[in-house]
Amino acid sequence: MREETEAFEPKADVAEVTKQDKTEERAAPGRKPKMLTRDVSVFYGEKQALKDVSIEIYDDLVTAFIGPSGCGKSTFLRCLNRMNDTIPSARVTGTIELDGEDVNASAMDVVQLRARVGMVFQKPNPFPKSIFENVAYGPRIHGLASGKPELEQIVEKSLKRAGLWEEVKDRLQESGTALSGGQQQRLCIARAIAVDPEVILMDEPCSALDPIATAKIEELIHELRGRYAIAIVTHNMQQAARVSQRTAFFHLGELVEYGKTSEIFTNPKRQRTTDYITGRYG
Ligand SMILES: Nc1ncnc2c1ncn2[C@@H]1O[C@H](COP(=O)(O)OP(=O)(O)OP(=O)(O)O)[C@@H](O)[C@H]1O
Repeated sequence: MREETEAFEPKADVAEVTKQDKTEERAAPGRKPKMLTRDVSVFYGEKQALKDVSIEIYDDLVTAFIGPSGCGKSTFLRCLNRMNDTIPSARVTGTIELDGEDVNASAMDVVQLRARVGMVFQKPNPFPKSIFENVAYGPRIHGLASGKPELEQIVEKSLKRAGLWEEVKDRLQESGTALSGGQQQRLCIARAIAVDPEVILMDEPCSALDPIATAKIEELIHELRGRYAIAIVTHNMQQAARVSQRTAFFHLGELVEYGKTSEIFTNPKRQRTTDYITGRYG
């Protein structure tokens, strides 16, 4: 049954979300999702952390996952490229598809999957290697470059796309860990881009960054949209409103509501969504 919603004052900027409506028209109705999940549940040992989540993620669109702490956003994000495989107690059920392929099939090459569905974490985690090596590592192990000149081109292109090239082009041999937090996060985005992904997953990519570095990452997300399907977990509703065209609201392991960001923030259909976006909890 549809829940009634009360009048509310959304915390996010309505002008921002209605602006998003115009950019969202590129997603033609009826086309195939890049990724889809059906009835995905996740258990950590006996404890169920996610319940029957069904969702679609499209090319050209940024999908934001929002909800209070512990509701399962990161758990769900990690299902999309099988990062939960690395947690021994985690068990995933249901269907997850990438371009119609079963992500959890035993024939799926997980290393290949994680190149196609790249991930950027909350805390920037560059390798303790040079800036160049951080970006070159993936293309090298995936055999994407036939020689050094091609590898150099990939590194340059990836750093340019990540908006970092101008800041680092003269010091590519310096350590990636010597960069500022915001630069390190853009380096991690360049590293994901370098292996030519189709989907980029971002788990609270700005939560360790200051407002200026955050604004740069948000700008970058705008620029990357159109090349990659992007899914982002964020605690910040203003950020979800600014960067996404689709929003999924999770609560207590359930996907409560999923739809256009503009509708979720201005006309939510479920009371629980209303309560969250008006700041009544979370
Ligand atoms: N490795 C793990 N082992 C056991 N339980 C876990 C593990 N990771 C997450 N959980 C539990 O699963 C539930 C969902 O956690 P998850 O981190 O996905 O939520 P979240 O919405 O991303 O939270 P936050 O916003 O605080 O990061 C929580 O109850 C959490 O304690």
